[in-house]
Amino acid sequence: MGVLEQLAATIEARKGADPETSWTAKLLSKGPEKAAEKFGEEAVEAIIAAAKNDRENLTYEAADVLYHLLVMLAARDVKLADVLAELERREGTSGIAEKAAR
Ligand SMILES: N=c1c2ncn([C@@H]3O[C@H](COP(=O)(O)OP(=O)(O)OP(=O)(O)O)[C@@H](O)[C@H]3O)c2ncn1[C@@H]1O[C@H](COP(=O)(O)O)[C@@H](O)[C@H]1O
Repeated sequence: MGVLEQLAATIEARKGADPETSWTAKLLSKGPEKAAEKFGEEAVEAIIAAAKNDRENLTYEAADVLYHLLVMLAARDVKLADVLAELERREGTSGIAEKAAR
């Protein structure tokens, strides 16, 4: 199991855990809208690091983005496996070709 799959499984297991001891449970208890808002905040922080060419911070913020993306997906019961399957389906199709075919 890859690190993303492992993290997604941990996040899934935190559903219904004690918000006092689990950050994930605390975030999930606030609802899907809050999880989405938090993902947006972390994405903006990553954007700022990228724009500043702060590679060290971008690495850190990208990890925050991935964690909060997984929490947002879990909050809406979207499986990481389905997201990965969608990426797999797109494999080998250039974005240029895909856009031209629309
Ligand atoms: N990968 C992460 C992870 N990345 C970031 N975070 C937390 O996400 C929070 C990010 O919040 P912010 O940076 O916005 O800090 P904040 O204090 O909330 O700031 P404000 O919103 O108040 O401005 C921090 O508390 C981080 O610790 C994470 N918390 C948990 N995980 C993973 O999730 C697992 C389960 O964690 P728990 O649910 O806490 O057991 C852990 O073992 C980790 O593998």
